Amino acid sequence: MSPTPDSRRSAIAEEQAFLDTATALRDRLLARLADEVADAALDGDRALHRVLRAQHDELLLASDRLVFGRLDGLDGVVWRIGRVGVREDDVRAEPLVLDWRAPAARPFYTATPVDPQGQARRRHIRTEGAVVVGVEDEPLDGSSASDLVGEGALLAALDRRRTGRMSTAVSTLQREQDEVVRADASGPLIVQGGPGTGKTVVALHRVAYLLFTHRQLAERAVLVLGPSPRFLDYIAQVLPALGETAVVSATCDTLVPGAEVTRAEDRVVSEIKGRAAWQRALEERVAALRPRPRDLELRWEGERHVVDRAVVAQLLASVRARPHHRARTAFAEQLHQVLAELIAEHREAALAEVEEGFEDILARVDRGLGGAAHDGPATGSDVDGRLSEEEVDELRAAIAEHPTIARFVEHWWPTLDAGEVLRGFLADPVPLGGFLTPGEVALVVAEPRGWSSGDIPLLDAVADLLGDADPARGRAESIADRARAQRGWTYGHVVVDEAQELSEMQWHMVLRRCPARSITAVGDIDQAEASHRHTSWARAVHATLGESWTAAELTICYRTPSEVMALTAPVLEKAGSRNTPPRAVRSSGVTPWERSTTTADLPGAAREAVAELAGRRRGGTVGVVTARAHVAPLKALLGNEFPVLTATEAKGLEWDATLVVDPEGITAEPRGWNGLYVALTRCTQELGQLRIA
Ligand SMILES: Nc1ncnc2c1ncn2[C@@H]1O[C@H](COP(=O)(O)OP(=O)(O)OP(=O)(O)O)[C@@H](O)[C@H]1O
Repeated sequence: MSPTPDSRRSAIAEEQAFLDTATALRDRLLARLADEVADAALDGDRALHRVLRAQHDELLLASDRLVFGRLDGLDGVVWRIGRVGVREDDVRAEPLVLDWRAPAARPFYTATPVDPQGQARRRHIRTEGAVVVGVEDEPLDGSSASDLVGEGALLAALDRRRTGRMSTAVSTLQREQDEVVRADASGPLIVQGGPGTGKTVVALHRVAYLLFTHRQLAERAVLVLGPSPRFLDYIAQVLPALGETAVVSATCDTLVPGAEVTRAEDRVVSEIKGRAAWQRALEERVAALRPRPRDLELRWEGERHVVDRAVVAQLLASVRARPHHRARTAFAEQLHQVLAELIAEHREAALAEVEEGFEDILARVDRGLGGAAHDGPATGSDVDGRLSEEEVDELRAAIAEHPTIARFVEHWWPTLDAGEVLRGFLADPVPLGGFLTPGEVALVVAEPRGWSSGDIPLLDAVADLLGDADPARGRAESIADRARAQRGWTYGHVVVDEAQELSEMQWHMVLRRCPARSITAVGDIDQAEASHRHTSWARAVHATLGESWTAAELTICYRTPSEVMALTAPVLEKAGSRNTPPRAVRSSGVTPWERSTTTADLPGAAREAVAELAGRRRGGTVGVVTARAHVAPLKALLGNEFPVLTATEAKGLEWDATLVVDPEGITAEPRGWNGLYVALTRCTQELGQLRIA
């Protein structure tokens, strides 16, 4: 039974009254926090200042959707749900507004008539700023037939014009999405979902959920890996809008501070460089760069001391498991001790000799005195030549600080540069031949200077095997800045978007950053365009994760309208997939269209088609996706107003309308059918295709 206008009006009035109360409390809390932030700054208490500032900023951001939902329990208990929790000063008091991530808020996303989870009704509250503009009630007693949560609110959100930036979906997350958002984070979770199923939405809301639920994660920060800078820009405002700042976003290309991709790379070479076999080969290479045991001859105060080869071998073995530079530091520390003991031994021996000589003299003096007893203060036999433990320790400290000894160690076990080590390896056919065919070796060796995308994971592997020679001490203000600056930083959690594109060596790079393997990877194996040939997740991660990961799936497409999704099944089949495209949740009422043109007429036809789309989507966004060869000319033609991208570059992005230019040209590219699948599924309203006859 639909609500009467009167009941709707009174529901809106009720929610408005509540929102006013919540807003007033929020404003009071904000004012108080602002004072406390200022006091903490005056007191110079940086830790407290940081905590209070974060609380203040989170509350400040929550002006939008301060309250967006309501749960009415069967027991009469009512909860309002919002972007952040809002409660009176007394922390023991029940919150006025529940944070969407709190366990008690979960039924808002997951309760169904079959499993009402103790709830009688769910209400979606639509607001514009501080004004309630609508409510939508879902009884959980079985009288509602929709399998969507808050269908009206969801469809309204999906129909909104796209701004070119992703927005949050806290108020309309769907059941299968919520399950992924709140899934256990103790091991790798791989989420498969077709285009527009909300993988990115889920991944980002999961970050916010995990940071809220496991507060200690903020101390290690969360890494979000995306496919391109453009994509990172597209999602940039979601996490700050959810109040999260302990997050570093990057692409695999930008993960190694100081290393920059300066050249493109052939697909064949990129596939070769992505293979897991490099890891072992690089380990062997770096291990071979360790010094070999030999007698070490050192000088201390003009004396020569030799540390025996067998002792050196023992010391080397004891540090074997550590990265190259850290092993050297540990070796040097032990060497200082061994040397101190050696010097002490030499001194004892020398003193013993002096003592003997002294006794000899005394004996002669005694004889000269006619045998009179010598009872002077110190005879030679009273002098103890042994150095005390403290003296040996002082000696060791002096050795450790002495530049000559440091120079000796540096000379024998030099500091290595990861780039130089890798360059040497890539130019050396002998070790490469151990795991590549002669043809592959020739291709790798012939590569020009400069780093390509495929080199970055190799560089990262070498840098990791070497370890930091001089680990950077964090001086940066925020955890995220510190994490960003340190290659070897280990994150509390890593999220990988478009994970199907990762090579095995890139997966290694991810694992290195989260040895605890708290990883969420979202992607669509059917959109994979990378040069590796994985067609299933099991194969894609076999070499790196083995069998130890959990799978989840998203099955409903929220972006692309049903009219467009209907075109994609044959494309997917041609791409070699056995999957069916996801089910579209909505229709736009616009039939996709296509036109033909000639190469000569392409500029005019493209300009005209884009203008038409822009005209129909007034105020909305239009994107052009095309084969690589057309990108530069179309960019020159269309200027900055409309993005012109290859299918690879368009991954993860969306517009109200998409013009796909030369779909056949896209399919002719490597993995082209996958590329066309990506291109066709970027629009939220209208799709046009321009074929070249
Ligand atoms: N629960 C939701 N509420 C509101 N909007 C949603 C929801 N889920 C997804 N969307 C919207 O649907 C669109 C597609 O979502 P998203 O980009 O996360 O999908 P995706 O699976 O990552 O797609 P692709 O694989 O094509 O990159 C976005 O506009 C997103 O905001």
